[in-house]
Amino acid sequence: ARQSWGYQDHNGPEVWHELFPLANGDRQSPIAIKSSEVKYDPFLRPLSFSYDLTSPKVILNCGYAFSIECDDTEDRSVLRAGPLKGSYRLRQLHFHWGPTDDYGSEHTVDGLEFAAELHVVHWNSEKYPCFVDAAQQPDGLAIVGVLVKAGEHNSPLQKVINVLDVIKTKGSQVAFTNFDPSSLFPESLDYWTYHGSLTVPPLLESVIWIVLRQPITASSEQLATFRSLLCSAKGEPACCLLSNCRPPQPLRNRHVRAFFH
Ligand SMILES: COc1ccc(C[C@H]2SC(=S)NC2=O)c(OC)c1
Ligand SMILES: [Zn+2]
Repeated sequence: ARQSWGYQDHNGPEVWHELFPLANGDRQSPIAIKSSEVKYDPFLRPLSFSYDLTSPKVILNCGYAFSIECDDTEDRSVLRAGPLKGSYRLRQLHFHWGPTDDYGSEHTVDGLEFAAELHVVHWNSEKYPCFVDAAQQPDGLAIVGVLVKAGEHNSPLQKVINVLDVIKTKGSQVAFTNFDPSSLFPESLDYWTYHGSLTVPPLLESVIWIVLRQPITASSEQLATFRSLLCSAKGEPACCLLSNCRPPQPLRNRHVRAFFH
């Protein structure tokens, strides 16, 4: 089948609107966060999450990223409070990165680009019966975004990196469990929040974004391992997944709120 979308010139973010008109929507993600324009909101609550180690089940190479898919058939791993009403069930986590350590995050902060960005995807299991339904609703998804800076080695991340050589090609997957996604969170849970979208097609405008202010680190070697994944399937000419980050999108009529002063 014709390659639908990707991150190269012929199928990348600049042309996604041809297949996915929502790309030009008015609540697209990521955005460039400008700390001078965010508004402290005293009604925002601290984030509350409780993740069960056994929720993660498999890690897979989906061709445009790798993701850790979780068992979301019951409310075992949930995110609550923060800007959210009700409880959001953990579905999957994945990363976005760039061709060098100089950029690769999707959200930027005061013009600063980071080397990568972790997305922890949850869906509103109180209001909607399943993930796919929730993904169609304006309050259906909640994604925690964690900025990744090139620096110190990240040992919880190493557990993920160690299996990437087994899922090198698009479509491959391997069992991956006994993992706590919050082991990848920074010490501070200060966050910004705004209403946005998935940053990959279908770019659905169903995400309450929660971007943590404090970045985590990963070593250059760890970041390089992300780029060694292939976006080609087994038996196809090898092509490395060097970058899978979408640039910031227009803020339009949106405000970013801060949980912190
Ligand atoms: C149909 O609803 C969804 C929801 C979430 C994802 C995961 C996305 S969300 C993001 S940011 N990066 C990803 O890979 C989907 O993937 C196509 C599709
Ligand atoms: Zn993402």
